[in-house]
Amino acid sequence: MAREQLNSAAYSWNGFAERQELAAALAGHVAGRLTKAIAERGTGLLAVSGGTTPAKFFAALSAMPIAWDKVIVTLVDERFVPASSPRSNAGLVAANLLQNAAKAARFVPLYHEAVGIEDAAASDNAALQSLPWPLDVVVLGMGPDGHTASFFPDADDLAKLLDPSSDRIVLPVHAASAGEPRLTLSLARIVDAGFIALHIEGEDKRTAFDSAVAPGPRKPIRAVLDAAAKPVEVFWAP
Ligand SMILES: O=C(O)[C@H](O)[C@@H](O)[C@H](O)[C@H](O)COP(=O)(O)O
Repeated sequence: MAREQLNSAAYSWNGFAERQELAAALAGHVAGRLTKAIAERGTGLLAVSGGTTPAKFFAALSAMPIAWDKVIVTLVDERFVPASSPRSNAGLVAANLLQNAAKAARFVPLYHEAVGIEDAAASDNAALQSLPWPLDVVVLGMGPDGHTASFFPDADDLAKLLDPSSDRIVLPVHAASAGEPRLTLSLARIVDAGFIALHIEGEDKRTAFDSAVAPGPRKPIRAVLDAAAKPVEVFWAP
């Protein structure tokens, strides 16, 4: 397995020659962390991202033989659309992750009908309090602009989204570049996770990541790297 290991204080780089190799390796790491969490505290709390990258990883993870009935899956972020929408991350997770062995997991969505995104975020924030925080595993994606979760560089109130001391779980996001309004976990909840993976694929994403960790204007993914208590595990394939 072709693998490139680069490290810095804030991240550990795991490079793979093939996307399928990455999917299998990341699924193995996540399954191992969830199993450890279940052994230690009786449950595993996992948050995953949406978008076009995770499908192969979701399929590989869904088949992992772990105690899925003790796993709670939620989302890092969600577009303000119903699960029936092709834009829905809940729909993506239902179709690709909550199948096979992982069908036994409990899924906690972020979207539900509400008057507006602020109301949805407030009721999510209350509803998700009862989850067994902190996250055991969070799997992030990243856009070419260096956004992760729904921390878009042009988001209103970006500082609030990125506040590492926030007590919020879910926050509303308005950002012109996001398409529709979003619901996102706060950075504070993400960086508390026991294992933080960043799953990116393609040369454009590698270039964007290299740019984000170089000196210069701080991009949202850099805020996560800087605030994380442990190195973020970056999984990349061309
Ligand atoms: O709702 C979303 O879109 C994600 O949570 C978002 O943060 C995603 O991870 C990046 O935008 C990368 O998306 P791609 O995988 O489509 O490049």
